[in-house]
Amino acid sequence: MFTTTFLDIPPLAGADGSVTLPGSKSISNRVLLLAALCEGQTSVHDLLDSDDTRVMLEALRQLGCGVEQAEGGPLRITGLGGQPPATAARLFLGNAGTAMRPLTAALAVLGGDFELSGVARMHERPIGDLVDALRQLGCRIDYRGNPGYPPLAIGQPALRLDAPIAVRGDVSSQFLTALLMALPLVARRDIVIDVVGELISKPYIEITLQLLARFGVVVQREGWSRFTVPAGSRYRSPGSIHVEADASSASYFIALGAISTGDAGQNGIKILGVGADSIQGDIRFVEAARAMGAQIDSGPNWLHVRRGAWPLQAIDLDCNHIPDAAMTLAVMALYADAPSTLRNIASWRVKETDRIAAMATEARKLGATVEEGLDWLRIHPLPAGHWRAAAIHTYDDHRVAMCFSLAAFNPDARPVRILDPQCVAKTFPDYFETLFAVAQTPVERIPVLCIDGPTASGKGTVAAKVAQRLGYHFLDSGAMYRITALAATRAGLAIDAAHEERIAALARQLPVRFRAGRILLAGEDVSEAIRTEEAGMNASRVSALPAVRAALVALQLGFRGLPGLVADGRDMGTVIFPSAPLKVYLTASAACRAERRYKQLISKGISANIDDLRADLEARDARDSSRPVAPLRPAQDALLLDSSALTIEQAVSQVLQWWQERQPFPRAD
Ligand SMILES: Nc1ncnc2c1ncn2[C@@H]1O[C@H](COP(=O)(O)OP(=O)(O)O)[C@@H](O)[C@H]1O
Ligand SMILES: Nc1ccn([C@@H]2O[C@H](COP(=O)(O)OP(=O)(O)O)[C@@H](O)[C@H]2O)c(=O)n1
Repeated sequence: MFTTTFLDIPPLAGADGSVTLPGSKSISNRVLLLAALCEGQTSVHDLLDSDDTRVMLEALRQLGCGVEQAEGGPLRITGLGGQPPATAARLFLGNAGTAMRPLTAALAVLGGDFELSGVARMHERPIGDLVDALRQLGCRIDYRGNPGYPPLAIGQPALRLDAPIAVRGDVSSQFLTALLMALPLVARRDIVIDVVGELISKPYIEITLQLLARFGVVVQREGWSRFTVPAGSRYRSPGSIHVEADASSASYFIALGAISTGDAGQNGIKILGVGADSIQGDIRFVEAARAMGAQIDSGPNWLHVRRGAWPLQAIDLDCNHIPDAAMTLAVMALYADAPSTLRNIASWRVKETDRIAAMATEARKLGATVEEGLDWLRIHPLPAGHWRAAAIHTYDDHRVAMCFSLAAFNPDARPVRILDPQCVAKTFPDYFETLFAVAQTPVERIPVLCIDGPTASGKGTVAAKVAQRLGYHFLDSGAMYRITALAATRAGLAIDAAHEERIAALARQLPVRFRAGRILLAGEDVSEAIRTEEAGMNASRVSALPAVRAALVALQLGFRGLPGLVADGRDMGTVIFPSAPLKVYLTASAACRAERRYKQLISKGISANIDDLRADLEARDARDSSRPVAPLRPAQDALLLDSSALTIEQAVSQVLQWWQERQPFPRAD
C-alpha cells in the first residue's frame, strides 16, 4: 500500500495481463458463518483477509468450530451441524458489524450462555431493532451496557415460531440478513418475516439469499416485504465455495480493459475472482461498460475485457442500480466521442464525500468540461491536446482515488498526482500495485531520481528516504558491487584484472533476490555480510573492472519500474540513467564522512578507528574517482549538495524540493 502524501502516476500507454481482486467483505463473513452452521466440511477459497474476517474466525473457533488452513490452500471449516455449539462463550467482535449482527441472531435462537462485545465504537452502533425482532421469537437477550447497543448477554430461548416476526428494514439491511441466516437453524415449521418500512440496500439481501441457497436453504420472498423460511430447512455444505471478488473494485479494471491496448495488441485485461454471473449488484457495471464499447467475455469467476469501440461511445444512463461503480463511468466518459450523462445519482451527495461535486471538480482540473445538477453529472470528452497534469484531491474517498488513476492513460502523456493515495485501504489496499503490475509505458516515461556521491556522504540514507516519500522503488547500486565481490570471494576468485572475465560471468548470473528490504544471495540472507568495511573495499576493487560494470547494467536498469525509481551510487546520473530528470551529487567533507561512518559502525557494535576510516575512505574516493570506466564525478547537469552541515531531514527536504520544482503539479499542500 502507498502511504505517501501523494502518488505521482507517470503517463501510462497501455495495459495487459491479469489481475486478482480482493474478496468481497460482505460475502466473506456470510460464507464463514454459514460454513460454521452447516453440516460437514466446507473449503472456502479466496476469503478476504481483513480485521472483520479475523474477528469472525476467532469467534467461530471459540464456539467449537474446526478451522484449518494449509499453507496457500483454502480455509477448511468443519461445521457445527446446527447443534448448539460450545454452550458458553465470551466473544469479542472488535468493530465488525458483519460478525456482531448475524452471530447475535444465530446464538440467540440456538441458546446458551453467551456474551458478545466489541470495541468502544461497536458499543455505539445500534442493534435494538434486531434484538426486538429476536425477543418476539422468545429469545433471551439482555443489554449489558446501554439499552439498544452491545454488549449483549444471551441465554436459553423459549421459541415461539407461529406468528410472523416483524423487523425494521429501513435502518440497516443487516438485521434482516441476520434473521435470514439464523432462522433456518430452527425451522421446524414455516417461519415468516415481515419487513417494516421500505427495505434499503436490497442488493445485499440478494447476496444473503443467494448464499443461503448455496448452503441448501431456499427462502421464499414476496416482493421485498415478506420472507418465508420453509419448514424443514437445513444447512448443507456445498463442499467448496469461492468468495467472489468485490464487484465494485472490478469496475476500475473493466474500465482499464476498455480504454487501453497492450504492447502486443489487444490481449486485454483478465479479471480473476468475479464473473458476470456474480451475485453482487455492482456487476451490472459490465452492461454499462459494454454500452460504452468494451468487449467483455466472462466465465465462472472471471471477466476478460478488451478495447472495442474507440473512442468510447458516450452514454446517457440511469445509474441508480450501480451507484458506486458508476463513478468509474465518469472518468471513462473523458475518453468518449460525445458528452455522457449519469442520472439518478443523488445518493452520491451523501457518501464518503459529495461525490458529484468531487468528480466534477477533479475532472475540471484535468481540463474537462463538466456540468452537474442535483442528481446528475454530464462529462464532456477531453480531446488530445487539452489534457492538463493535475493533482487530484481525494476527499478520503477510496473511489475518487481509484477512478482518477485511469486519467493517466490520457493521449497527451500527462502524469496524474493522486493526493492521499492510502484512502484506497478501505476496500483495496493494493490497488495501485495491482494497477502498476498490468500497466505499460515506455521506460523513458518512468521517472528516475539519481543520487551519486562518495562513500558515507549519506547517499544511501537520503535516497532511501526520498524513495519512501515518493512511493518509488529504490536502487542501492553499491549493493550490486558488494554482492558481486562477496560472490567472487566465496567462489575463491581473487579480485583482480586476471579474474575479470570470470567475475563478470558471475555478475551476469547473480542468483540475487531482493525481498522485504533483505538481500538474498542463492537463498542466503547476506544483508549484513555485504556491509562490512572489508566488503566495501572489495566492492570498490570489483567495481573498477570494466567487464563487471557492463555485466551489472541490465540488473540495475531492471529496477526502473512504475511508478518511479530513486537510484544511489557513483554513476547513476553519468552512465546508467543519463536522461534522469534530476541528478544530485551528494558530498560531505572527509572528516565529516569519517565521523559518520565511525558512529554508524560503533552503533552496530563494530569496533572502529576514526583515523583508519578516514584513510580508507580517502583511498576509496581516489580509486573510485581515478578509474577509467565510470569514474566517480558529478554529472554535468547534477545539482551539488554538501551535506556536511545538514541533518538527514534537511538533505532529504532539499532533494524533494528540487524534485517538486521539476514536476508539472502545484504543490501537494
Ligand atoms: N546529512 C546527514 N547528517 C548526519 N548524518 C548523516 C547525514 N546523512 C547520512 N548520515 C549518516 O551517515 C551515515 C552514512 O550514510 P550512508 O547513507 O550509509 O552513506 P553512503 O550511502 O553515502 O555511503 C549513516 O549512519 C547516516 O545516518
Ligand atoms: N554505482 C556504483 C555504486 C557503487 N560502486 C562501487 O561500489 C562500492 C560500494 O558502494 P556503496 O555505495 O555500497 O558504498 P558506500 O558509499 O556505502 O561506502 C563503492 O566504493 C564504489 O566503488 C560503483 O562503482 N558504482
